[in-house]
Amino acid sequence: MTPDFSAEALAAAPALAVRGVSHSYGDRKALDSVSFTVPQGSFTALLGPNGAGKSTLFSLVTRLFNVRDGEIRILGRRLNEEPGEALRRLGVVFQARTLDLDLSIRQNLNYHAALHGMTGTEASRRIAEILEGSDLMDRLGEKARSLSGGQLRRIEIVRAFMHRPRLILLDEPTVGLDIRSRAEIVSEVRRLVKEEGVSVLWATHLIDEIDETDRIVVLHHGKVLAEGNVPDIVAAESAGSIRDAFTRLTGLAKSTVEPEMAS
Ligand SMILES: Nc1ncnc2c1ncn2[C@@H]1O[C@H](COP(=O)(O)OP(=O)(O)OP(=O)(O)O)[C@@H](O)[C@H]1O
Repeated sequence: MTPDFSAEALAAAPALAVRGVSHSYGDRKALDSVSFTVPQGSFTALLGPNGAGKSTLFSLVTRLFNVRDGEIRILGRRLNEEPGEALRRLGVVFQARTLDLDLSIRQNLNYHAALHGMTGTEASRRIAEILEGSDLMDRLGEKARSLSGGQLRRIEIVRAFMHRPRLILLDEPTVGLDIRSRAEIVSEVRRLVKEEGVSVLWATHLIDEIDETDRIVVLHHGKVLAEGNVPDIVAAESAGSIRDAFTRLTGLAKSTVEPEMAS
């Protein structure tokens, strides 16, 4: 069938469509014919233990790696054929910290905005819009180095939202943070999803970051074991909770998806 690239079809396309994607490191298969979708306006959690293949998948969606097997589309745009159009609509928070610690917070944000063609005035307006009412609004002139780990992460999230992308990927954004910072970050991203109608793919190995209203994709050993709304997956596994459903699907102990006890 000829693909439909009309304006209507593109407007109705999922935020992210991954179809039959595989990836190997030498002989090690990290992703094995992975398919799933992130519907527009959804908060979709990519739930998988360490080594499941989450970061590999993010490297493919962001084009750090070439997609050799299968197809990825962002808002209907094929990543391999129209990389510019696809990536323009994408914002990313990688697992590793990527702010320049010797620049001020504002400089970090303005630099990213300029790369996306925004003027200084547009950038300032957008920062104020995202950080309205936040304690970080008063700290924009400070060097990034003066912020705590949780605050740095929040600024990276602001940066990912700056150019109004339609899809945002976050790769285990709360790793290493204390419980309070983790909760702040999850709720901040959920608020932005609601207010801006943006779609989010949130990679995590922590079950307590999943909400009843989320869609989830369970990834284990490079394969998608389940995809859907939380209540549907719980029911399909005849489980009492999403924790139980995850244990049944993966055969792993519950402790693999519990947060480490940071203060
Ligand atoms: N550069 C690499 N070379 C060889 N093997 C790799 C490389 N990167 C990842 N792998 C392997 O690919 C598999 C998937 O790893 P990946 O980092 O994508 O998983 P993950 O779900 O993101 O886990 P984590 O949360 O630990 O990063 C693992 O078996 C991992 O050891």
